[in-house]
Amino acid sequence: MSGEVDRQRFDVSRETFDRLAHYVELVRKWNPKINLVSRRSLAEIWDRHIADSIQVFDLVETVDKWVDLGSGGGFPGMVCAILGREKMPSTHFVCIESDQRKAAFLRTVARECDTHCQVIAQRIEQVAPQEADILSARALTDLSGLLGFAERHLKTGGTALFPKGEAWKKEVEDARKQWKFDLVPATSLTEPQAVVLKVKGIARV
Ligand SMILES: C[S@@+](CC[C@H](N)C(=O)[O-])C[C@H]1O[C@@H](n2cnc3c(N)ncnc32)[C@H](O)[C@@H]1O
Repeated sequence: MSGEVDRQRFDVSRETFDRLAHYVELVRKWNPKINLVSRRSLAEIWDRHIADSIQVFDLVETVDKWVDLGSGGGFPGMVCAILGREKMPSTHFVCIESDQRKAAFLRTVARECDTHCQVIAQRIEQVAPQEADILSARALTDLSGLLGFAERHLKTGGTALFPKGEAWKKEVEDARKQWKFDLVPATSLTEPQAVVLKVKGIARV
């Protein structure tokens, strides 16, 4: 499977690329049963999901703890944990996913790809506060909802990274009614209208 994809495009070592390729194989194997990604996007998994997640990883310097919320099939959290195995070997990754079958999938990936990633199969609202340095979440809920999760799980001084589609400005406007925060939008490398929102200093208005 990995032979179809040009490793140079992703700027990762052979070892990391092989881990990513094994992960992609596992997504393909489990997807018909537990619907990790849409059938259409599965055909473009390297562009739509892997590259989209790598760009989140590339916004971060080494940290102690990275927590991904509503990880689903592992985007971006598990991809970042796979990259982190080599580039941030001391970082502890956590994926929180309440769907038990998806969590079982994520645990399989974590083990077979030899990551430092813990999978918590509970609802985000019920998990003990995580004190994360980095919090990530893609396609989970709107920005106001995400900031509520950040209030619980992000440590003081930490950074949240939220990939968002083209309606992101409206989400920011809505969120400002309830929350104060510092925001840096990074233009998405995979989708020109999309961004990765880099959010710090989150507090209630
Ligand atoms: C639309 S999927 C997105 C998955 C992945 N982040 C992605 O971008 O491909 C949202 C995921 O969040 C999980 N989820 C939704 N609400 C949750 C909650 N309160 N606690 C834990 N997981 C949740 C769902 O089970 C689902 O797998």
